Amino acid sequence: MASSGQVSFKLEDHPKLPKGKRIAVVVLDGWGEYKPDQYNCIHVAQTPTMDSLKQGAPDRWRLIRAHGNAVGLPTEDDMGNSEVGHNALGAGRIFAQGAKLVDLALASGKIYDGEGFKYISESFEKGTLHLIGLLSDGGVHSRLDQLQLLLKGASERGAKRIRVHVLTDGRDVLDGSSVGFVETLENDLAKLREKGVDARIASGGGRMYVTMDRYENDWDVVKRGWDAQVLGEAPHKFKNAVEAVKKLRENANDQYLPPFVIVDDNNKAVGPIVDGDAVVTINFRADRMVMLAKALEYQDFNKFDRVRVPKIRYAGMLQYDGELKLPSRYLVSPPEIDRTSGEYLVHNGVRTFACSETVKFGHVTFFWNGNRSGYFNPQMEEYVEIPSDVGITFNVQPKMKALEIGEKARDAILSGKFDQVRVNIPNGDMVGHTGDIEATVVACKAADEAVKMILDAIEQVGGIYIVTADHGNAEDMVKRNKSGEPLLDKNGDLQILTSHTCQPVPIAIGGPGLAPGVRFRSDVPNGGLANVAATVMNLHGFISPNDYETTLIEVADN
Ligand SMILES: O=C(O)[C@H](O)COP(=O)(O)O
Ligand SMILES: [Mn+2]
Ligand SMILES: [Mn+2]
Repeated sequence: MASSGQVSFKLEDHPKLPKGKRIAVVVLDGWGEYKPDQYNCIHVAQTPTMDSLKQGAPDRWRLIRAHGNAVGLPTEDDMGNSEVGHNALGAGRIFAQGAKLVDLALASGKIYDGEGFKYISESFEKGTLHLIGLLSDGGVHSRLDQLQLLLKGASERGAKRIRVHVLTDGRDVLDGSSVGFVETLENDLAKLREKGVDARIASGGGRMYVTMDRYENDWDVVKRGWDAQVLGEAPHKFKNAVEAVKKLRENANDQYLPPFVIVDDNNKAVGPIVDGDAVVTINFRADRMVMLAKALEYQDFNKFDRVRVPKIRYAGMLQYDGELKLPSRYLVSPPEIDRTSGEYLVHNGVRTFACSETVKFGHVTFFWNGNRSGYFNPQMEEYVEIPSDVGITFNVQPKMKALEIGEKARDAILSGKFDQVRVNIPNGDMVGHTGDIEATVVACKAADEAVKMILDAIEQVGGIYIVTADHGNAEDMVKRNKSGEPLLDKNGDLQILTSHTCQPVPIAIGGPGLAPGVRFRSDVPNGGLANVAATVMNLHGFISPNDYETTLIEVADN
């Protein structure tokens, strides 16, 4: 593809498939395939549209891999997630993802030789090193073992005063597990103190209520974090972080703990961020760190009153946005996800419409385009964001904006202005993360109704649809033992699984515009999300670039 440094975006014509079909690309977020029992909300819900697509197996419905190595994660035990899933769907290739790149940089020690670490380490002599991020072993946004290694590495390289600002999880890991993670961290910090490093937890809060908002849905979330982390102010003050989490859990779950600061005997916060300090946001995943990165890095910033803007040296674990180059300093280079299918298609005349509601909007745009914000060509693309509800947990509104997304997609398909109409339907995932089984059943039904609306529009215009998902979630809502039996906690209650899963996801193709003879190949049994881009390119009448993962479809002679 690349010739003398120049990339040619011209795609070759598909020998058998026509151009000019209107194509709906539907991504159901958090919609995996699993055995049909009472904890499989997709099975329990009425999902006639998705059920009917399944009847097309094996030629027009199959399963594809959406976790572990298939999406560039370190191990086969790593569940899929939206970032890596949409990256693979959009880029058509498997890139070693942030989790893996940070592992490698820590293992080789290269993380400490890079520009980013050198930059922050200039503050070690006089200032404090602050580490802010998600505290769990979920491996979706961050990992505890990486934080542990960084603490050790930074202290061995001169950091004398360290403050950790923890965000409790309960979303990528079991609710309640944050107590154990904070205890582990406290042990590590105690060991550092024995070695003469003044290392402490300084503040905390639940990830969904403090700091980790995304796509600018609710800046108050980031402000609550700023107040605790930077200003040292929070409604709850504790001497000890384990005690804080235990106490605050009496009224909230891990995801939603209110912000707290750790104070000394004089009731003074032990770790506000001040001039001369260094700050690292330890999450490798972008979407829920970009807002804080803006608050920390931008001089002109008007999303909330920062009150005090300390002069700091700030680095992200990774660079979170390749287009905005944000943050400008980072410890590990992000995957170079270039030449995504969106970029190719735009160069080849495919007019594209993408839509979701706020909480997933960046998934079908930013992640789809290789962690790049903005349009490739505004004349050829339109991205529509439907505002998400703010300040609620989605089990109270499980239908979310599914029907509005369906309507927008329908209108875009009928308008004739677009060749590709791409959506993310969030319900299975966002409601699945609340752990509320009943609400998740309602969510799955709503998602199915949105799919129907889109498929009906495709039917009307003689188009093609491709329906898939980015990873599992709603199809399994309980933690299980190795033989698949639900696990109970020490009180005899079911252990609810709020996280994603390692299950495969469905993919279906169809519609009146699908050429006769198009069917899923049987010789790509291990196909995964990265095989979808080439498939979509074929349906638009093109052959994918040579280095893309192979297409899932073939055209049988009739
Ligand atoms: O950020 C989140 O909400 C979860 O950690 C992962 O969910 P997602 O990968 O589906 O966004
Ligand atoms: Mn997702
Ligand atoms: Mn999710």
